[in-house]
Amino acid sequence: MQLKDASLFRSSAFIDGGWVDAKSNETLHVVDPSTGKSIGTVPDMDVDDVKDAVEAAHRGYDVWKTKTCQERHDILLKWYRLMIEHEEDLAAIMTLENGKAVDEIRYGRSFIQWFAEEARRIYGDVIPSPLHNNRFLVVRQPVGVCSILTPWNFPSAMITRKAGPALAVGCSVVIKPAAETPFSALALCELANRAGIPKGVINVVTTDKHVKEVGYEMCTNPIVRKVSFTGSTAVGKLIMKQCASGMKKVSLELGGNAPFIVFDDADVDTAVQGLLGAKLKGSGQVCIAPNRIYVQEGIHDAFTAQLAERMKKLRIGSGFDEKVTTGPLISERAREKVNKHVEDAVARGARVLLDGRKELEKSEQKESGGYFFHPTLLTDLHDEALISSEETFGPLLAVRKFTSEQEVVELANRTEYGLAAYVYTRDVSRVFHVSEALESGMVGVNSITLGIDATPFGGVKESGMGREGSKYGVEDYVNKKLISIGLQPKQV
Ligand SMILES: NC(=O)c1ccc[n+]([C@@H]2O[C@H](COP(=O)([O-])OP(=O)(O)OC[C@H]3O[C@@H](n4cnc5c(N)ncnc54)[C@H](O)[C@@H]3O)[C@@H](O)[C@H]2O)c1
Ligand SMILES: O=CCCC(=O)O
Repeated sequence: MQLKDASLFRSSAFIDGGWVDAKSNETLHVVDPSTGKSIGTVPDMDVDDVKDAVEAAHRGYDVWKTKTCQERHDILLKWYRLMIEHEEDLAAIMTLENGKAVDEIRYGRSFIQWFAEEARRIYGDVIPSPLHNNRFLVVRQPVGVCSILTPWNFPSAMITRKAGPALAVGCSVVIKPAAETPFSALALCELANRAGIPKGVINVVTTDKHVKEVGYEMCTNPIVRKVSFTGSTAVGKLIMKQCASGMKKVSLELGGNAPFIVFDDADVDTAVQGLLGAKLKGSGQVCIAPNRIYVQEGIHDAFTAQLAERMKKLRIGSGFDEKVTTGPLISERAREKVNKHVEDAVARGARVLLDGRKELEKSEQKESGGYFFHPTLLTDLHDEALISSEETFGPLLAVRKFTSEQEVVELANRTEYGLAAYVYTRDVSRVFHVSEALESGMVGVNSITLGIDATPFGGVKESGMGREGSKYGVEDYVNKKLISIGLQPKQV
């Protein structure tokens, strides 16, 4: 890979404004998922390194919180502009470590632009006083040092969607990216540094072997006041438990098991297109990817036939190839999980309309060493199949026929998750009845556009808590402080 600006590819962690190695000198290898080969190393840090990062963030906070909102706005906007200027390099780094292409770079930086603007709108309140001799003000202040733990499926956007609001309101951050995708985080740091974000305000620690201890420190260090995590529900529950001892503020954006519901009156073309768009983004490794596809009996056969035809035209390969629609999965473990879901569904009676495993055998990806899984289409999904209860995180589409609105709402809600849901129908009353009845934080109606800078992203039930993006996105990074002012009685 040839970058225009080679200094964006950093192999050290970033603490207190400087590039550092692990105190132990340990490193971890990062792998290109489309070849399975190492692309470089970063420090494999431990608790001692994290303590340094948290202390640096504490010092950085003291500087950053005293900047005016205009100063924070200007610096964040400069960071955003640098992300535009270096789009190609940032995309190349991400494709190398994650397999996907430029879209996420644009998505990621949109949050920095959005929260740069929000920085100037952290309003308080003046409460109409019910008392003669008191006045009441509410001001919103930064919570302090924030720990940010992000996954590999969005190496850039999960950082900017958390660090954006944190920095906008005056917090400082310690970021721990996933061990699979640290280079994107480090490249963002290099640009943050160039934008003039003061030292200590953004810190990145990289780790793999010590993730449990590092995660524990990031949740329990007394200096840290807030923890934001995106990843699996299992780890999210652990984070919440660890944060409880220090009463930290917590935001959790966890797993999903999104239902995709297509009623008989839907526009089949639009629904098929929406399904493929939502399901194949990031090769299916997205928390809002449809996992259970419910199609009403009247259009079931036409829908699945059209879906199969469209899926045959998909192109699988490296994200560096512009014609590719579906890149590799992140790891062999991820591929095994998708395979397990196929085998389990088939054992429970699912019919295979398109067999990705056979396609892989015939393809050039077979010998690539990469973690490719060719899109697979199943019908007759059983309600007890693993796909019905666990998120697959891969390009596996499994359809189940349904009869009535009541039946499908009950099926859709039969999960502990509640992140996203999709409904395709042209009946206005049904739009409201169904979207109000679905137990999820977000519902797409004839649309798959859920997460953009302006909209609140987040779940209910075991999909987490808090909202990212939008005007609500700063709420988790501020405390509301009451200032009660006593007045002397009026002189007459
Ligand atoms: N909601 C999402 O966007 C999302 C992201 C990644 C994975 N997942 C789900 O999780 C499944 C497993 O993937 P995974 O193993 O990469 O998920 P994971 O939850 O283990 O990893 C996500 C992040 O959490 C970190 N992490 C892991 N253990 C930790 C700990 N004890 N303390 C602090 N941080 C810790 C990882 O380093 C990574 O950065 C996927 O198949 C998918 O279903 C969801
Ligand atoms: O997978 C988690 C985030 C998904 C998104 O922002 O669209």
